[in-house]
Amino acid sequence: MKLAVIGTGYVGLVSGVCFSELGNDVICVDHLKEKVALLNKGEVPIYEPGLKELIASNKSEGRLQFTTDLPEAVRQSDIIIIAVGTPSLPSGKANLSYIEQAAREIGLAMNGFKIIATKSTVPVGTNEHIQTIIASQTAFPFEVASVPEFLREGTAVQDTLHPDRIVIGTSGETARKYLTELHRPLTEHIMSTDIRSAEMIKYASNAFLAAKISFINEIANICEKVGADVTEVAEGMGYDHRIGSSFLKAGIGYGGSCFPKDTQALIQIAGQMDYDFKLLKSVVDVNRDQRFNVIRKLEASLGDLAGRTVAIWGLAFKPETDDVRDAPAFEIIDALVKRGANVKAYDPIATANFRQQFGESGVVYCADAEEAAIQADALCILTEWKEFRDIKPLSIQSWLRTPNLIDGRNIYSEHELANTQLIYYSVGRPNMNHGVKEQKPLLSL
Ligand SMILES: NC(=O)c1ccc[n+]([C@@H]2O[C@H](COP(=O)([O-])OP(=O)(O)OC[C@H]3O[C@@H](n4cnc5c(N)ncnc54)[C@H](O)[C@@H]3O)[C@@H](O)[C@H]2O)c1
Ligand SMILES: O=c1ccn([C@@H]2O[C@H](COP(=O)(O)OP(=O)(O)O[C@H]3O[C@H](CO)[C@@H](O)[C@H](O)[C@H]3O)[C@@H](O)[C@H]2O)c(=O)[nH]1
Repeated sequence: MKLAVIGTGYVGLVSGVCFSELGNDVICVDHLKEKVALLNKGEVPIYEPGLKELIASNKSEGRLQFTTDLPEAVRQSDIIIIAVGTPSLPSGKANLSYIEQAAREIGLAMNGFKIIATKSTVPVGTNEHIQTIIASQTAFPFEVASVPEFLREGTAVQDTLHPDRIVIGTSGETARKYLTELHRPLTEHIMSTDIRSAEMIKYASNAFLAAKISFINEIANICEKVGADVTEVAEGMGYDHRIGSSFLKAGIGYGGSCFPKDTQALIQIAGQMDYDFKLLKSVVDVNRDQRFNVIRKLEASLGDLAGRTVAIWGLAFKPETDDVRDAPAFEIIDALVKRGANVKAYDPIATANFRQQFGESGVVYCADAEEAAIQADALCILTEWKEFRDIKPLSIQSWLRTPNLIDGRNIYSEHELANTQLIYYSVGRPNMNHGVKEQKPLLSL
């Protein structure tokens, strides 16, 4: 099939490349000239495992092109996939200006029947809005569909080639037939539904996963008070198939370009219909507060943070990505700087992106994990990169000036800490003090 993909971000680029891998002719379009120039040179503007190799092989097979010329890409294609950003407005509502602009440009470029499928995450009703915009620009026939994307950053290629399901929401029979055929090689779980339900499936899925994370984080906070271990609790819960074991990792709260924005957008969507989504509002509140537990633990350990040196390992919102959108590191480092601490930060991949947004004020960016930790009064682990897991706690102890370790991602086990002198705080697990697990006094019942 001949496809145009509008937007070469995490979703558009990965989807476009994977569709070309399946044998389709794909033209990826972006309005950012520098991005397209980079891609045409064989470079990849984002870090995503496996992507660079797939781009190179599909380009050399002649199935994959990059351009800024949206009209020409539309004219040459039968299916147009919209994958532009839908970031949050200050109100929390989704900013649909990129979607609307893309729809207008598609409408103007039409030269025959087209299928227009939206992979961007958009509020319920948006695809009908897209239909109206395109119809206002062209007399050529077309059908629209909502095909929400469920890939995760860091495993985007793998997720796209092996999705749990594909959801196709449309009222157009031709769109349903061709989009089913396009996705058929990826999975047998192709769900066909109406447009509004497809749009809602995406928000409901992200909101549910966010709720699981906030739930386990609250359980972790209670575990800390009663002397239980949240990793044991999550394992015990996860064996129940009705609950499942995924998304029960307690930590410093969710970040990234999706959960924070999509939970806010769903609250707004509900609110516009006079529905107060109380549960989701609490999920968001719990998440916002969870990251400050790192600061509370630092203060419990060091007292006043003014003049103290705090090392930070991990700036990306999760491992295996250079994306720092809504990363908990922003608020944590900002709170440290405001308290007068000197911050030394390191991330294996995301430092440049973080530095560009946060700036230099109060933060020294380090070239490796050791440089950040050396002579610091405490180390905080904010992202569970494998590189950090591979570092022995005894090395950390030898680098720090005072042996305070705040592990925001529970990467070390009690066993690994047993022979150290570290004062170790994690999330929802007993603190360790010089290799000894802190015991809670008998609970009064
Ligand atoms: N990032 C993810 O993991 C993920 C996963 C699933 C769904 N989504 C959703 O997919 C959408 C895209 O997300 P992303 O992370 O890929 O965004 P992104 O910001 O990384 O990329 C969007 C790209 O679209 C380009 N663009 C915007 N308007 C354009 C236009 N009119 N013509 C051509 N190019 C245009 C931008 O220049 C940018 O390169 C969002 O709605 C997001 O919520 C994202
Ligand atoms: O048990 C867990 C799982 C995740 N997280 C955090 O949750 C955030 C999001 O993680 P993840 O879902 O792995 O990454 P994303 O790339 O943001 O992917 C989510 O958002 C995408 C955009 O909508 C969806 O397509 C995906 O299905 C959905 O998982 C990160 O900060 C993680 O640290 C936890 O704290 N505990």
